[in-house]
Amino acid sequence: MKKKKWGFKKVDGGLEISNGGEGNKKWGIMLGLPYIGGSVGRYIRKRKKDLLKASASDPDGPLLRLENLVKIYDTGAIKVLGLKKINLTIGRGEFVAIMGHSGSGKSTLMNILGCLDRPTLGHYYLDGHDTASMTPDELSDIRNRKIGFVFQSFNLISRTSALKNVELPMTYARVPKAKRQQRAKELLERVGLGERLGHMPNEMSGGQRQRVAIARALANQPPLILADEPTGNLDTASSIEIMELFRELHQEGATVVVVTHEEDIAAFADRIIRFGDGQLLSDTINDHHQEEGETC
Ligand SMILES: Nc1ncnc2c1ncn2[C@@H]1O[C@H](COP(=O)(O)OP(=O)(O)OP(=O)(O)O)[C@@H](O)[C@H]1O
Repeated sequence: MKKKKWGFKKVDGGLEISNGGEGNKKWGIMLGLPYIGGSVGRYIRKRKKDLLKASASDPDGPLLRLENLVKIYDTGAIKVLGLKKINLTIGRGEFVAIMGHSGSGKSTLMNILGCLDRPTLGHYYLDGHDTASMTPDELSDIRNRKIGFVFQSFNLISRTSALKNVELPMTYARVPKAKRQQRAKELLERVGLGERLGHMPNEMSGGQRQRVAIARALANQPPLILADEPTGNLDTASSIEIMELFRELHQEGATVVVVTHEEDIAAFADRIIRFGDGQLLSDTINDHHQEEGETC
């Protein structure tokens, strides 16, 4: 009969005590908890995810914090500096426009703020979580929970009603059917589309489609709304309506960050941050009252 071998093995995040591997069973202590099961890796990944979810974000801390953030694109032959040592803090409830000419680093910044990419050097803290050390799975998890995206091209699902489009993120988040239908309806009413719940994207104007996209971005109540050229495909009247909607959402407490190259669009925000050649050039408070020519 084969003799059982007992042993200790260091594993990521803890110690595994093996009884010699009868079947797939192993037991041990990991991350401070007793563990029995087959897949150590799966357990640790799940535990890390739970810890990430449970780790309290500091409600008094900033929502976004970039610390000495550098992004380098390594194209093999040459290295391109996309962002150069950016330090930036955006608080909860702010309405911020990010501006810059072509090639200034706006998309690079958006990709990092949206957890689609990680900094090469430095840190990006989203709601207190350092994204620099996250795995792609962890990035996607934090992205789904913390960010609602609004894109220039709306990105709605065609041949799917406005209601179903808004329900979709809640379906992924496993919100029960009745609850997600009710919330999608309320959100569409909130953006002024209560009469168009059953309309398909191709039965709506550009401005209405963008309203659906904004309702969808709000579906899982993310702390951050990130909008990338949200008025880029809209006429002037619809652009104004959309920016006014963002302003209302901000007044209701949402944190809204809009990337744009249009001064008129940026003027809706309370704070305007300008980029040039991968660097932060200016960061100014937008005094709406002064612009409107009001006097005390
Ligand atoms: N994948 C990449 N590989 C190499 N260099 C890149 C890559 N993406 C961006 N860059 C470079 O990084 C710098 C910043 O580009 P980025 O796309 O962030 O600018 P942008 O302000 O968004 O421009 P646009 O308004 O034209 O979209 C530019 O010099 C660009 O050439």
